[in-house]
Amino acid sequence: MALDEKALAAHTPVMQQYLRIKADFPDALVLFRMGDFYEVFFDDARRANRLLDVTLTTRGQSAGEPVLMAGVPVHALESYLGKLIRLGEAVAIAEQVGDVNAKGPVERKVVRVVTPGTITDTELLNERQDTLLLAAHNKGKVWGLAWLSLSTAQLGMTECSERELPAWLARLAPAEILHGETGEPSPMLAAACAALTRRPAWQFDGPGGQRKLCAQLQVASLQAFKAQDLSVGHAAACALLAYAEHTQGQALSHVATLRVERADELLDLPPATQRNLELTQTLRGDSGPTLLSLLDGCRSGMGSRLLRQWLTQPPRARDAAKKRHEAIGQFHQQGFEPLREQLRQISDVERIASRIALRQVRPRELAGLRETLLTLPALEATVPEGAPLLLVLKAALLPPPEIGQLLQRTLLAEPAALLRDGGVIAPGLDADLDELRGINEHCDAYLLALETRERERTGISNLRVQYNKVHGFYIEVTTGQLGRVPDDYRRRQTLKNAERFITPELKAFEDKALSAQERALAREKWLYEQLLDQLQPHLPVLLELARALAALDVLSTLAERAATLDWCRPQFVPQPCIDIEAGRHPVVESRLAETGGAAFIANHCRLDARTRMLVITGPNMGGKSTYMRQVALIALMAAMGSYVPAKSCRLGPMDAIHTRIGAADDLANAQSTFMLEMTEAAAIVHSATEHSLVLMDEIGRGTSTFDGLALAGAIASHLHDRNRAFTLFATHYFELTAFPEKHPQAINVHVSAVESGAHDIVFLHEIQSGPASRSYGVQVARLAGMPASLIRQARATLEALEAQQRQGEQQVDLFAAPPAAPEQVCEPSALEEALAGINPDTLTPREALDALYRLKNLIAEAT
Ligand SMILES: Nc1ncnc2c1ncn2[C@@H]1O[C@H](COP(=O)(O)OP(=O)(O)OP(=O)(O)O)[C@@H](O)[C@H]1O
Repeated sequence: MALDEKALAAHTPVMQQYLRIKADFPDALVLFRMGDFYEVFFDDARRANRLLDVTLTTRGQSAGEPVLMAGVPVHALESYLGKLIRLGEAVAIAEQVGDVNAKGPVERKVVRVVTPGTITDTELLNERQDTLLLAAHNKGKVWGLAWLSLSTAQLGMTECSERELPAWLARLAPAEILHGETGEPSPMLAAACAALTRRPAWQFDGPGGQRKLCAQLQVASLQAFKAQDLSVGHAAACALLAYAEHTQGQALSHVATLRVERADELLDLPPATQRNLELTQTLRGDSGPTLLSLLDGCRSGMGSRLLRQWLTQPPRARDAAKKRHEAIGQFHQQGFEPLREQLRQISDVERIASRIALRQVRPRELAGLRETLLTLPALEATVPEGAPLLLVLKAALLPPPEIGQLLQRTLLAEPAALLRDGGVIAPGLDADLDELRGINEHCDAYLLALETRERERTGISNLRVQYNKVHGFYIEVTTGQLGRVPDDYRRRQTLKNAERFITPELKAFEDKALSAQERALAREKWLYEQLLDQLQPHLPVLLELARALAALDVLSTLAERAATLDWCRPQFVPQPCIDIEAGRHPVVESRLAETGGAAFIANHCRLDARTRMLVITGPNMGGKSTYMRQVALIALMAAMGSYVPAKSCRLGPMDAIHTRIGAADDLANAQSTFMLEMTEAAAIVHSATEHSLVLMDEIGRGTSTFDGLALAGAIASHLHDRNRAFTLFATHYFELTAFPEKHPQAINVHVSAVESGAHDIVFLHEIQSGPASRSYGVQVARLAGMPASLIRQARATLEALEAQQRQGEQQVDLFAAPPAAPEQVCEPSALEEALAGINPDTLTPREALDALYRLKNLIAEAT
C-alpha cells in the first residue's frame, strides 16, 4: 500500500510507526505491542471489536482525529489468536524490538504473521489433523496445486483437471487457500471450507517456482522428485513458498522433500464419496461416528495424522497396501500391545522437529524429545521382525546417539516451561553460566569466605564484608584498624567510626553479582540458541524417525482394530472381481454393539467379469444403503492397507469409488435436490470405468415417478453397457427388477424382510438373490408411528392403485437402446451412392455383372 508521506507527517510518531507497519500488512489484523498490551487501531480496532468482542475506545488524537483503539492483554494472546484463526483471519504481530529507554517511540517490527494455514503453535494446532496451506493456480484446463504443512515439513504438489479439483480439495482439506485471481476466486475454491487469501498474480510464476523449489530442496533439477514437467504446479509452489516464508519471517530449513501426487495413481474418491461414506465426517458434519473415528485408536498425534492420509489418499497400485497387510499379519503373530504401550510415551517428534527448524520450540518440547529418544531402544525391541516394511521402519528408529546425548547434556531434567524464565540449561555445560548461577545461589557464602580470607590476610579481626543498595559491596574497617589496610584497598566511603573499601576482586564480584541473574538469563538464551543450531543438521533424521513412529503407530493400531473387531486380511487379484464373504459395515456394526442392539447380519457380495451389476430392491429400512456402503468401505479399507470386516475378501484392480446416495439440498450452491442428484450422476457416467465401483442409491426419486423411472433405467443401462463399472444399484422402482432380463451382466438381489402378523414387518437385513416380492412402505410408516386412520387410508389407496395398474399395464421397454439422435443425419456411403446410380432396367447382363463386381470391390475397400 502506498503511503501518503505528507498525510503521515501529521500523525504522532507512534501512529506514524503503526501506519507504516500496517501499510506492509494491509490484509492482516496488526497487533501492535504497547507494554503489556497488543493494541489495534482504526479499522482493525472495529474488526477486533466485532470478531473478539473487545471494547472499542479511543487513544488520544492523531492528525486531528481521535484514534480508535482496542486491545488485548499480552498474556491472553494465545486464546485471542486461536479465535481469530478459527474465524479465518490473518494476524501480524508487531513486537517491541528496540531499546525501551531510547529516545522516541521504541522500534517495532512484525516478527510473525499467523494465518489459518501457517500456524505452528502447539496450542493452536489440532493434534490429530494436519494444518495445510494450499496454493492453487489455473492455466487453461490445468490446475496446479502445491501444499505445505509447516508444522510437519510436508510439501506436496500435483496438477489436475478442473473435474478432479474438488476431489483434491476434499482429500487435502486445506485450512487456507492462496489464489491469484483478481476477480472472485473460482467457486470450486470458494466451496472448499478454507480461508481464501488473494496473492498478487505475479507471485504465481512457473519458472520462478521451479527455481524456488530447487533452492528449497537444494537440488539442481526437480527430476528426482518427478516434478520437472509440472509448470502450472511450479507456479502454485512459487506463491506457496513465498507466502510461507513471509509469514514465518525466515527460510523454511526443515522442508527438504517434495511429494508429487498424480491423480491417476490414487484411488479416486470424489467429494460425494468422501461425504456419503462418512469417512472423516458424518453427514451432519460431526467428527464421529465415522470410519476414521472407528479406526483411530492411534497413540500419537503423528499416527492419527498419517492414518487420515492413508484413508483419504489410498494409492491404486496395491504394493503399499500389501506390505501394510503383511506387517499387520506380523503384529498378529508377535503381538502389538507391547509396542502400543511404548508408543504412549512418545512425544510429537514431527512437530517438534519442525518447531526446531522454525526456532519456536519450547524447552519442555525438547525435553519430551529427549525422553522419546531415550525410550527408542526399548520401543525398537517391541517391533516384530519378519515383514519387509517393519524392517525398514525399525531401521529408522535408531538415530545417531549424539542427538539424545546433546539434549541430555544441555537441558535440565525438568526445564522451565518458557525460556524467558530461565532454569532451562543443565549445570556443568557452561562454566560461565555455572558461575553466574553460583553467584546468585552462593552470594552469602562467597561474602563470608571473602571476609574470612581478608581477616586472615590483613589481621583485622573485626573486618566485615557487606552490601547495601546504594553503595554496593564493600569491606568495612573500623578507624582504629586503618593502619593495617593493604595497598589494594580503594576507599569507597568514609563514616564516623569506620572506612569502607572495595578491592579489585570485590569489584569484579559486584559486577557479576549485580547483573548475575540478568546475565544468567541472557547466557541461557544464548546457549539455547546454540543448542538449536546444533540440532539443525539432525532435522532430516528426526523427521524420518517421526514418520517411522507414525507408520508403526498406524500399523499397530490397525492390527489392534482387526483383532478386536474380527477383521480379515484382504487378498488382491489381477482379474476384475469384488468377492466379499460375510462382509459387515464396520461403523454400523460397532454402533449396534455399543447400543446393545441386535447383532449385525453379515452379507456376501460377488461381482466379477460376468456379473457387474446388482439391482438391489427391498423395503425401506431393510439395509440397502448399509449394504452398498459396506462394500465400498471394505474396498477402501483394503486399498489403504487395513484388514477388512469380512470372513474373506478378494479384490481385483480398482480405480475409483463413485457414490450417488441420499439427497441433501445444496442450498449454499443454489442447487435443488434433483439438480444435485443429476449433477452427481452425470459426473459418474462420464468418469466411471470398468475398474470403478459405483453405488447408486434410489436414483430418480427426486422427480416425478415417470421421469425418475425413465432416468433410472437409462442410467442403469449406460452404466451396464458403456461404463461397464461394478455397480450396486438400489432402487424402489419395481419396474427395474426386469433390468437383468435384458442385461446379462446384471442380477437381482433383495434385502429380506418377513411379514409378521397381518400388517407388521420384521427386517432380516439379509441379501438374497432375486427381486423383492413387494415394498413395505406402508408397514414402515406404521412402525414410524403414523396414526392408524392414516395408515388405513394409505393401504386402501395402495390397493386401488395396484389394481388400476394391473388393468392398464402396458409394455414399455425401459431399457431399449437409445434411438438415433435426430440431428445426426447420416451421409450416404460410397456403396449407397453407387447403388443409387444404377438403373437395372437399362443394364445388359454383362453390365449387370460388372456392376456387381464394382459394388463388391467398394465393400472390400470400406472394410
Ligand atoms: N446387515 C444389517 N444387520 C443389522 N442391522 C442392519 C443391517 N443393515 C441395516 N441395518 C439396520 O437398519 C437400518 C436401516 O438400514 P438402511 O438405511 O441401510 O436401510 P435402507 O434399505 O437403505 O432404507 P431406505 O430405503 O429407507 O434408505 C440401519 O440403520 C441399521 O441399524
